[in-house]
Parts: sequence; structure tokens; C-alpha cells
Amino acid sequence: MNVLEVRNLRFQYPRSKKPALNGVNLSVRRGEMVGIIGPSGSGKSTLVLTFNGVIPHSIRGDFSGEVLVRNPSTGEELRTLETPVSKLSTVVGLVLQNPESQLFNMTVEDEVAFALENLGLPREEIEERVSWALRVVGLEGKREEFPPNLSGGEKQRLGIASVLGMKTTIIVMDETTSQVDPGGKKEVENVILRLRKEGVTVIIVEHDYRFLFRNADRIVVLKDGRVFLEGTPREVARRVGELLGLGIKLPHSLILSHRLGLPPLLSPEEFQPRVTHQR
Ligand SMILES: Nc1ncnc2c1ncn2[C@@H]1O[C@H](COP(=O)(O)OP(=O)(O)OP(=O)(O)O)[C@@H](O)[C@H]1O
Repeated sequence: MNVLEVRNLRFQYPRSKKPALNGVNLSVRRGEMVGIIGPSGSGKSTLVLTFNGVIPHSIRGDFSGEVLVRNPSTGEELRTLETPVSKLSTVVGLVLQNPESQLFNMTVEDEVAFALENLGLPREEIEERVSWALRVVGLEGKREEFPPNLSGGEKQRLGIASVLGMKTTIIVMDETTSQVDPGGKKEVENVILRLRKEGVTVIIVEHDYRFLFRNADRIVVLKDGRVFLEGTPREVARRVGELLGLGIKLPHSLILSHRLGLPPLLSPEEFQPRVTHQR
């Protein structure tokens, strides 16, 4: 079942000379992990802001085509153009680049509970969801901490837990790890892998593609506001020459295998010595 469908989507910001999205078509299946990559300015952030209706409801512009989200538990199908962001945000959760901007409660647990209280859920349900979300991101031991005191990686994980608690059908992460140190990045990546095990549909915009080429089910490459290429990481990796031509930074193993004329190697672990030593 597709939980997201984007059809011939076009969007142009006011006072901009060219469209940021220029005919995007995309479907995402339930439980899929999809990576969206592309050169700077290709429309990645604009595209994900259309999934929860921030575009066009809060950020206005010239919008045509359609974005549909489906809630598999209710069977409900929502056209973002006709649905308020408050309703869409119960189906599509967006984790932003800068966690600080999303944290404003006194304790870690209040941070996760906050949005759930606004949904008017019963206390026991809130408590259950807070415990589950903090467990998935590995912050159950920090429930009473003051969020600003957390490390960069922990803040990002808390940002993810707040969205996770909402039990949205889709979680979108836009450059979630770009401002955390390598240790924090690894922590967030482990959380993403746990989400996948939990069957959550995850859409990730990332500049560091190593993780996506190793783990995503599908990679979508944007160029000039359109889908330039999409497929499994291995399928996309076969077009490494074109990707390099777009100025996309690729994993070293991929570039190396391309230069050596080998089939695409998605990670260094796939590198098997192909030369037998003669004695
Ligand atoms: N608020 C805005 N007002 C006007 N134009 C914008 C706005 N935000 C983005 N754009 C333009 O829309 C196009 C797509 O930008 P977008 O940020 O979606 O690309 P991106 O692929 O996410 O880039 P990056 O990798 O640098 O974050 C670019 O030409 C950009 O200059």
C-alpha cells in the first residue's frame, strides 16, 4: 500500500524566477525507507515540506499537482491541498535539522508528552507512548533531564522521539544528522534502523550518502526540481558517472569501484580482494 503519492507536483516560491519543484512524481510504500538525494537547490527540502502541507498552507507560492497521504490504520486518504497542517501532522511527522528549535519543555519526558497532550489523548496512552518512544531512541534513562543539557546526538534523538510519540504513518528527516558530531550521527543512524524494524515509513534527506547507500530500500535523486533517477541503492549506484556529473558526493567505495571498472560497491565491506596471489 502506498502511504504517499506525489503527482506532477510543481511549486514556485513567490518572487522566485524558476520553480523549485517542476513536475515531481513519487510514491512511497508503507514501511519503506526512502532516501532523497540531489545537488544543492534541487528541491529536496521544498519537496518534504509538501508532505505535511507546510507547503502550500504556511509557505505559500504557486502550487499545482497533488500530494496524497494515506493513513493505513484508518484507511483515510488526505489531499494535502485540502487538509489543514494540524491534521496532516498526525500522519506525517517532520524531524528538522536543528533540534534546538523543536525543544522547549523542562524535561525530556515532557518534551515527548507535549504534542500528545495537545492531541487530547488519555493520560495512560500518553505515558505508554512516551515510554515506547524514549525506549526506541535509547533515552529512557534521561527522562528527567533538562533538554538543553543533552548532547547533540541526544537532542536529535529526542526530536525523533517527539515525532515518534505521535505515531505518524510517515517520519520525514531533513538533514537530521548534519549538525551533530560523528558519535551523535551514529546514534541517530542506529535509531533510524530501529524505526525500520518497527515498520515505520521513513523518508530521509541527507548530504552524507554512505548510510543511505547501505541501508535505504530506495534512493530518489532530484535534479532541477524533478526526479532524475530512482531505484534501489544498487540500481542508482550503477549510474555513478551521471551522479558524479551532478556534483553529488558519493561514498568512496562507489567512486573507487567505478574507477576500477568493478560492479558498484555500496560499502567498503563489499570489497572482496579479486586478485589471487601467486607463490
Ligand atoms: N523560501 C524560499 N524563497 C524563495 N526561494 C526558495 C526558498 N527556499 C528555497 N528556495 C529555492 O528553491 C530551490 C530549491 O531549494 P531547496 O532548499 O528545496 O533545495 P535543496 O535540494 O533542499 O537544497 P540544499 O541541499 O542546499 O538544502 C532553490 O533554487 C532555492 O533557492
